[in-house]
Amino acid sequence: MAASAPISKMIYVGPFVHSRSLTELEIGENGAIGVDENGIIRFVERDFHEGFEKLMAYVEENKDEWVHAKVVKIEGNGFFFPGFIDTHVHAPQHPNTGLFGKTTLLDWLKKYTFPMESSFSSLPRAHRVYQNFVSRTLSHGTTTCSYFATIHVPATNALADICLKRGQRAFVGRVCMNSDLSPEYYRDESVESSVRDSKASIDYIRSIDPNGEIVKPIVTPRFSPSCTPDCLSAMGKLAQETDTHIQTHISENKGEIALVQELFPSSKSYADVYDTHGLLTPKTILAHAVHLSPQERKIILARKSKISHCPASNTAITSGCAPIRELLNEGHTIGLGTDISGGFHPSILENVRQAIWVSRHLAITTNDSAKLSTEEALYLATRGGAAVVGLEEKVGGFEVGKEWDAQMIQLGEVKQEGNEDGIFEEGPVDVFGWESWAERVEKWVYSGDDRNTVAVWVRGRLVHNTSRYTGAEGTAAP
Ligand SMILES: O=c1[nH]c(=O)c2nc[nH]c2[nH]1
Ligand SMILES: [Zn+2]
Repeated sequence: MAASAPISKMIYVGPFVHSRSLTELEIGENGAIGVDENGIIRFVERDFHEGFEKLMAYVEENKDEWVHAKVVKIEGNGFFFPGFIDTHVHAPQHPNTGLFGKTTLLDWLKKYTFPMESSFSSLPRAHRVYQNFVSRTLSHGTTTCSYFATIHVPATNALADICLKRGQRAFVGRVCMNSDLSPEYYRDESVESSVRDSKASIDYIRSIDPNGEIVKPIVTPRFSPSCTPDCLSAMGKLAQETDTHIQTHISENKGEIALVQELFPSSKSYADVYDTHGLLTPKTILAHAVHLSPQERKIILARKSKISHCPASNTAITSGCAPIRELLNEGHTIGLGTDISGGFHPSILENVRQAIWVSRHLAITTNDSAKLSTEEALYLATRGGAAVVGLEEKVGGFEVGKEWDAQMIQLGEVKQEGNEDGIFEEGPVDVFGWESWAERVEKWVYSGDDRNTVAVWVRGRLVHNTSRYTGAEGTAAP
């Protein structure tokens, strides 16, 4: 489905949930959020205990220009939630999702990843996979992605085209890799061709969305071992000259860290490799950050670079448990990444769960303070992610002036009382309906999936919906 343009003022009526802070969710049980024709939130009302009719009367009385707004009302047991932000994902690895066997990073790259990515020299193949993947991530409520593509310029540009057309906010990066870590059939020929091709993709993406409202380019040196030192420096320079974001991997796996030491013997650390090549900036997204030393954490913090936590991937390819509590305590800016296909699931909700599990495994071997709460993991999935990609003023929560990047979540309902034995005799019976709102959110986190995500908006445009979405019901006043 192509994204439909915002056509009129909209009022989203019903409960909404978003992060107030790292540790606290705000639950507006009787909400009403007004979104203008440009997809900007213009009012947030929290407390219409007296119900929909009173809300409409209020709109008529106080918000003249909203009288003819269309109204989307949550029916039954549901809520609006900010769109998820996937701060690290490899779209061309989608066909490999679930394939990792017992590999770890370096053999996983050789066995599964390079062969798959190299096939994106075929543009029709890229189109097919990328269309499918953008649909898939949207259906899981992901409104912003930071995508690694491949080394191929036409396929990378196609991914940007698809995101723009479908209305998914995206950073799209042509992958740069010129070292002989990569097979000859899948690497850049030279530093010059790395720069030329990366620049071609940056220019193309800027030509299709000059203000970067939906899609933006991102400089993407794959990771230190994939690039020669002069190539890393050239990427740092390119990012500076073109004022773009940068994304790469850091300190994911112990074998990888040993390889970096071998390849860059004069560098003090993995983080130092990036720092000395101009790649640690406030616009840099570093994926994984599992095994950083205290000194590396200090440099990353000093450079204001950001961290993408990829918990499912770190477990699947047995990289380790990133110490997120410690990184948060130190003041790092952190979001979540699915890291398809190191990670096995395109859903950020699944990675919310995985982030919580990983933190509990750490707690088992360290202490209880390592545990992340549901509130904290949801913060990383929304406001944290927004800060990682530099969009914290625009998305991640529901405030006046922010853009309407949101998902409508529908839970099941208890439709009727059971008989005296507690047996429900007819009609749909589900696990939701009797709990407090905080409990409903907890249960969604642990048992929800894309079937609960019935509609998704980006900048006020409806970009995904299922048959459970009843759509705009009508105007606020006839
Ligand atoms: O999880 C990962 N996925 C990748 O594709 C990759 N490339 C380098 N390092 C990587 N880590
Ligand atoms: Zn990755």
